[in-house]
Amino acid sequence: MLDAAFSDEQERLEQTRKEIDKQLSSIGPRYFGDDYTEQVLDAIREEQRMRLTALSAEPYFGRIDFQEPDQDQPKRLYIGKHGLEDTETGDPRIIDWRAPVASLFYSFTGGDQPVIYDSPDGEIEGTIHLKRNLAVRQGELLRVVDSYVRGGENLDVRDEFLLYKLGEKKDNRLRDIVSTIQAEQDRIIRAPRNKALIIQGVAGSGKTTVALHRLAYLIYQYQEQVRAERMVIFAPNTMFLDYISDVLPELGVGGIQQTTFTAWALEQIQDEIHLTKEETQLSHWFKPDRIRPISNQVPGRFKGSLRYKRWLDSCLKVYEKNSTPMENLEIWDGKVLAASEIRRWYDEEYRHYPLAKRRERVIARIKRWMEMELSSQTLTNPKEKRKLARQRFSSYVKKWPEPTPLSVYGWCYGYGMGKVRISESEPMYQKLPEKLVSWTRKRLERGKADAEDLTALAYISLKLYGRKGNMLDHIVIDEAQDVSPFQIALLKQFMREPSFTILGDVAQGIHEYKGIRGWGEFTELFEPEQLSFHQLLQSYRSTTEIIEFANRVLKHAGDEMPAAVPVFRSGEPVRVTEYAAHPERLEQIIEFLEACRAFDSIAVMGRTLEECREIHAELTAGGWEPVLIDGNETKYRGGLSVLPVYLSKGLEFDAALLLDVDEAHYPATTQNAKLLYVGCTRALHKLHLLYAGTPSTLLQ
Ligand SMILES: Nc1ncnc2c1ncn2[C@@H]1O[C@H](COP(=O)(O)OP(=O)(O)OP(=O)(O)O)[C@@H](O)[C@H]1O
Repeated sequence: MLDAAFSDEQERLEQTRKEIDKQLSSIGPRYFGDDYTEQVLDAIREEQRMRLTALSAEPYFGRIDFQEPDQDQPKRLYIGKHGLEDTETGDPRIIDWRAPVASLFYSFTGGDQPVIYDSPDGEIEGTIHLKRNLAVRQGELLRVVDSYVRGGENLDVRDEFLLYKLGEKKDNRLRDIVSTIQAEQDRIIRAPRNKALIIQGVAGSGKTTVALHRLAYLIYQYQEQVRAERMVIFAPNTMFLDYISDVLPELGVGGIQQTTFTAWALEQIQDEIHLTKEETQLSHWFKPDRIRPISNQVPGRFKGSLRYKRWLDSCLKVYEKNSTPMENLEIWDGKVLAASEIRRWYDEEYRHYPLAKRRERVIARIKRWMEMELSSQTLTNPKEKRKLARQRFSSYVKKWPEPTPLSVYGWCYGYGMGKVRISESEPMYQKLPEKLVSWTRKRLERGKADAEDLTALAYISLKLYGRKGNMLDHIVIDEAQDVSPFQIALLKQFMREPSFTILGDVAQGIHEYKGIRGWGEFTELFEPEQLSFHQLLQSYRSTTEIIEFANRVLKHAGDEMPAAVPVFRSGEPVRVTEYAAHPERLEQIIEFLEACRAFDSIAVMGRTLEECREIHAELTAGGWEPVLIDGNETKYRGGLSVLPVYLSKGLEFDAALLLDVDEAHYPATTQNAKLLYVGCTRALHKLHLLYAGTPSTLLQ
């Protein structure tokens, strides 16, 4: 039966590829001349050529046979990465995976009941007769797996194709998952645009992947409302951006901005900022002997809070009230422009401008007034008056210095710019924790700012100069558990209506000194009807053994942590091995690496960067070719990586070895439980842990 299906599909594949060839050959030759219009047309043709060539290698991955009530037989619908119409009949030969009807392929999980999908013309009801997965590589049909046949026995083969895909080795990049998107993931991908979607997803549940597919979907579905160049993906670091950079091009999407919050904020802030090195901050927060719980008063938590934003808003109000000079401008004796008039221009006529622009406009107007007075026909001693007027004007302007983000921020902390206070007895900064004030003042005095000041500085910049760049149509925030409410409040100001995909995992909240503790911290930012919360519990990355092991570690971070549910994919048991002394540790590492020869990506993870540097040197001396990941790289190279466990978040490896999992390196704190959980959940197929002395209680 399946052989018949296979040859039937083979025949269909040949026909489809012939159609693709026909369309390819009708595209016409390339144009290399100077005519601009021809060049644009050539670029469109070239894009078409590339799309059809890719389609020829892998035209589709799925088929559903769907019958609407008024049809006498089901229609075969082939689902692929791009749509294709038959040139002669105009009928769809391949349906784009993002098209409404294609949602049936992902949402249908069996049963004879009628199914419904949302089309632009309303709901369409019908029945599914067949759901089939097809693996085509380089134009060759490799596998045909039916996951549903109407009236058939339908043993549970639903996951067979998924398991086949998950069992594959990974190269060094995140890949698209169009052929195996799961129903719960599909619901997120196709969720309406004008919402703030918060996605709590366990490690390996496909959050990053799903967010990227969602962008491709939004571009397809809302062609009139969204533009790729007005969409932004925020990810934790540049190397991670490189790691995910193939997915969107694979889905045929280009032009979406991909950045880190730091890079974006620095671009927004119209001032020169000397930022503290991130490495210094990381080694401070990830010291193994740090066991004190992190309070809400630490700079990252406090300066990321909405309370801090409110404080800044009140400072900016005071700044606005006090920024114009209190005195009249008298350009020569008796010729006065009253302070109240200047203030009226500032408060009323130019109110709609941001603060620095408002100042610019008012000063320009004062100048115009002065020039007008100077050009009066009845002016006596004009030369003398011109000189005097210009002198007085310039000393007036000096009393109203141009604000910059840093100077205004420093002013909020009580110095510079005339030291204006809310009242003499209460400088504005007294509303803040004392330690935070003295720390920040020290930094600002030296002309430096910390990463946690970037949001405030970008916010002040926005209030001074307005937005830099276009309004945004959609924002994706990956690893959002490490993002602060204030950051999101700032980003919201770049949108007409909230359209966010905010994804993360509180169980992986290892940057607790700056991130959130629960998603509730974001809910205040949105109206209830703007919010939509989703949870992904199934983990697709690791084997059942690895996930069960990691879940046991996670228990130490508290019972409320969402644990992962494995897709049933069994592998080898997780190994925890003791070693006696340092030379023996290297032997164990090498033994592990020898056993991983068949894998493409392997991670050796230490607890601190210093230790990783040592291991990296030892392995290099031994003839291995490890890559040290220290947080400064812009490219992810794959192969054998040596990295501190805190830099592994978001990445994945065929095999992972965690070093020094002892009580000294991982004392039993919730923070370490999360850290170890992150490390363990990076492995797809193989996970080993090494320790000397007393194993960490977190392994119990
Ligand atoms: N439906 C799916 N079909 C096939 N593979 C999938 C599917 N969903 C996720 N994966 C795979 O699972 C792995 C994890 O995906 P991804 O990195 O997007 O997860 P994540 O939730 O962002 O993980 P983490 O929070 O641990 O960084 C990837 O290799 C991805 O290709």
